[in-house]
Amino acid sequence: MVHDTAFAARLASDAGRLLRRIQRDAPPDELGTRELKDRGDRESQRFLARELAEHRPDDAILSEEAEDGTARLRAERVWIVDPLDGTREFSEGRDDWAVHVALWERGALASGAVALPGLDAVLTSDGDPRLWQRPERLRLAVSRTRATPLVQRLAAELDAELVPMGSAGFKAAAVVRGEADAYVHTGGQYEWDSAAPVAVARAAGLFASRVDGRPLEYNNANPYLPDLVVCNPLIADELLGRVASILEEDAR
Ligand SMILES: Nc1ncnc2c1ncn2[C@@H]1O[C@H](COP(=O)(O)O)[C@@H](OP(=O)(O)O)[C@H]1O
Ligand SMILES: [Mg+2]
Repeated sequence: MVHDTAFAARLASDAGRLLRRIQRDAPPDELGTRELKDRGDRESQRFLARELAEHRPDDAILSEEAEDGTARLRAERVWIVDPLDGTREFSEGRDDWAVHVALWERGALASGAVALPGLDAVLTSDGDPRLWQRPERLRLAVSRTRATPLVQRLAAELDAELVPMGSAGFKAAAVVRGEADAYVHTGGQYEWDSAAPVAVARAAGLFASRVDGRPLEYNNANPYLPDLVVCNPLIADELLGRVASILEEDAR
């Protein structure tokens, strides 16, 4: 049987290729529409569900685009997938979107792949961690459509540059690729938005946690996982300290 990470990479890559074709073939008047978003979500989901059923029939699945059940709560292996992360950007004909395929096994993320079809790249949790350097001026990857006040304040306090882009996977990948030093998100998200990105980021030697420093936990009954930090390990303490003081001030 193909190794789980190689399998995750193949699925993310093939789903990405399928989505690129859909994006390229979309007539101009469909750009930005619900129809194009739905077609991308649906076709990628259909492909991933079929492949997982064929090649990993005993495993459970948690997907943004499928009905959720309770079977995964008793399962030892759960594939956590986001068939199209950055649906808005995909529909606008942009490159900042991703396909996420992660495997959660007995309490922890075991494998992950993030396809970046717009860059013709797939990042995986295989490989050795990198040696990270301390950056000079911090660059924070943030949502291009919904950066929260907390993140804006954090950037101001750290004199950091905000680098806006779509998709959680694309932003975490920007940190892995050295285009940003941190991805800080608050305000809402689900397990499928971060599972594969976090698996890939950790394998590269990056730090990842909730914004208050608690561990990121996956395969919960409620998959809502509203915030996270993925960053250069050398700035994690400083970043979490700043976030903590902002949260404390807000609570007063
Ligand atoms: N406040 C919120 N509540 C729920 N999901 C959110 C959210 N903010 C961001 N997300 C999800 O996180 C992903 C990245 O968002 P953004 O590009 O704004 O950073 C998107 O996934 P999808 O495109 O899969 O829906 C988006 O839906
Ligand atoms: Mg998503």
